[in-house]
Amino acid sequence: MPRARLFAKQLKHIAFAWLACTVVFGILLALLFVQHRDAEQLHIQNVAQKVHFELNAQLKEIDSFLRQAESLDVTCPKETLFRLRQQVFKNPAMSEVGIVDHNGQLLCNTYGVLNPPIQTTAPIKSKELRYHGPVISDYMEMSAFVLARTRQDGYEVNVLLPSDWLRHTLDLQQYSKLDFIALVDSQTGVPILLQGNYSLPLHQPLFPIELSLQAHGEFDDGMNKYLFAKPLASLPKLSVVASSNSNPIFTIRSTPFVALVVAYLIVWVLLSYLLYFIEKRQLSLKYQLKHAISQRQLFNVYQPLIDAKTQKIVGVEVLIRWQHPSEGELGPAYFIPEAERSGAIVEISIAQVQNAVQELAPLLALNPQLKVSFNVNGQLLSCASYLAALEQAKQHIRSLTIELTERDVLSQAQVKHTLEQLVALGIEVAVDDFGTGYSGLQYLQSFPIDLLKIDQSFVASIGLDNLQSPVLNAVIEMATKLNKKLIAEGVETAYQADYLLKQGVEVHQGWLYAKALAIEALIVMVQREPSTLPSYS
Ligand SMILES: Nc1nc2c(ncn2[C@@H]2O[C@@H]3COP(=O)(O)O[C@H]4[C@@H](O)[C@H](n5cnc6c(=O)[nH]c(N)nc65)O[C@@H]4COP(=O)(O)O[C@H]3[C@H]2O)c(=O)[nH]1
Repeated sequence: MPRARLFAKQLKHIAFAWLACTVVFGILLALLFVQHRDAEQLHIQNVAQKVHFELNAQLKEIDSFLRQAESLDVTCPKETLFRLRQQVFKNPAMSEVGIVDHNGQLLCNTYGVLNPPIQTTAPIKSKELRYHGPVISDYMEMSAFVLARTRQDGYEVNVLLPSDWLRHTLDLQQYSKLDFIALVDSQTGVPILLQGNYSLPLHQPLFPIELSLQAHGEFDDGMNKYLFAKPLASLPKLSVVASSNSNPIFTIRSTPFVALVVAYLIVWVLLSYLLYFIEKRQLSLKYQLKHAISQRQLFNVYQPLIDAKTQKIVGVEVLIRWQHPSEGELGPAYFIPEAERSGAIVEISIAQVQNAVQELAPLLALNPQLKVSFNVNGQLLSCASYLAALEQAKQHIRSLTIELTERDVLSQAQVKHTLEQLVALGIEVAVDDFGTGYSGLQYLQSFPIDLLKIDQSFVASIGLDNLQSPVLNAVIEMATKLNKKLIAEGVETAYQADYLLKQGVEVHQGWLYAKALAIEALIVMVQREPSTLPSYS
């Protein structure tokens, strides 16, 4: 092959390998990206869930106290004050507990009875747990929020929760890598508790938050971010919101990315080399085959077809072998596919037919009825020079058969016409490996087919209880009905031969009788027959 063509082929392999690798690694990269993005988002959700869980636990405990506060004496005797103080000691999240009457007068708190009471807002009617804030506690001068419940009698018991204390208890500092984590009003989004820089997504209505939600896009600080929000189970008016910058979420870390790029390059190089290697091997097989033809290294072997009743040789199938200079004798499976691909099959097959005519001449002289069968494929049937070689051979071989597979018979429209021409010349058409083609059987009637060669797999099934065993009998029955001749291939045991004979299949081919023989061995066998044939009865 010229250098320029070889180079072009190599470039084609490199380009193909590049394309294949790009597709495969593109998919891998996309999967890696999705997996990384999901993991990062899950991390943010987990942080929010953790804070949600801890806050919820705190609020539940406080709420349980507020529910018990139904029994507190609202005239604020010593016992009531004691219970209020006891609660503050027990739960350090509360810095103050107070009792407010119907008019909004704060009557007493953990510091004592207020005289005169302080005017605050009148309790609302709802009996639900509620919050308000953020407020600045007068006593402690710090930000706080208030949890409250209105009792059955209309009095309110409330608890002051300083924001800083909660922030430390929840250890919000540990989430400083996030953009922010906050406890916000579910209706308005006003933060009650905040760690980080609070910003909200643009063009995405987030509030009111009623269920868990996620959002990503541009935020009001101009950055791209991801956000997760979840209302508190015990107080849905408050929600935990966590947000992080999109960059770490949507950017794959460099280590797996670099590993992927390195793997991509390695696979690209290996694949290019593999393609080059396969091409080279094929080229070399093609070249070797050409050389073999010119050096006449290809030769015929002949496998006898036996009449099982008389034990006489009634014909031969011509098979091909390659006497390879270094590999020894090679079977057709090694080189016929390549010969078909490269077109060398035509030259090989013409030489085969001519050799057979020459080699079989002495046997044909003894027995002019000797059947001689050649393997032919669709490609050969459309080749005038091969058909001419067959026609030529027919003048020497009276009983000439060509074997086609079902696939070959059906693959080309003009096959039928060619077969009819061959039949007109007196050539017999056989279907090889019959029963394995998975095609309908209508062609048996529309094509000029005389003979069916039962595939070895059906013969091998004789005496075995497998799926193919019933098919054999059906094939035999059908051939009889359609008036087709039958040959059984791959007969290896006396039991199989006996069975086939009983079913009316008289012509056998198989190792029980003989393997494919070189012409010299075939002549010896014919001279000795039938006495030397193994007896199987
Ligand atoms: N296990 C077993 N095998 C048996 C027995 N009896 C015969 N055989 C093998 O079965 C194959 C029969 O040939 P095929 O079905 O036409 O199948 C042939 C045919 O399709 C193809 N082939 C062989 N020679 C040629 C040729 O000259 N031209 C073309 N186009 N194809 C050929 O290669 C295939 C294989 O040929 P081979 O290797 O020679 O293998 C031959 C033969 O050696 C047996 O009792 N047991």
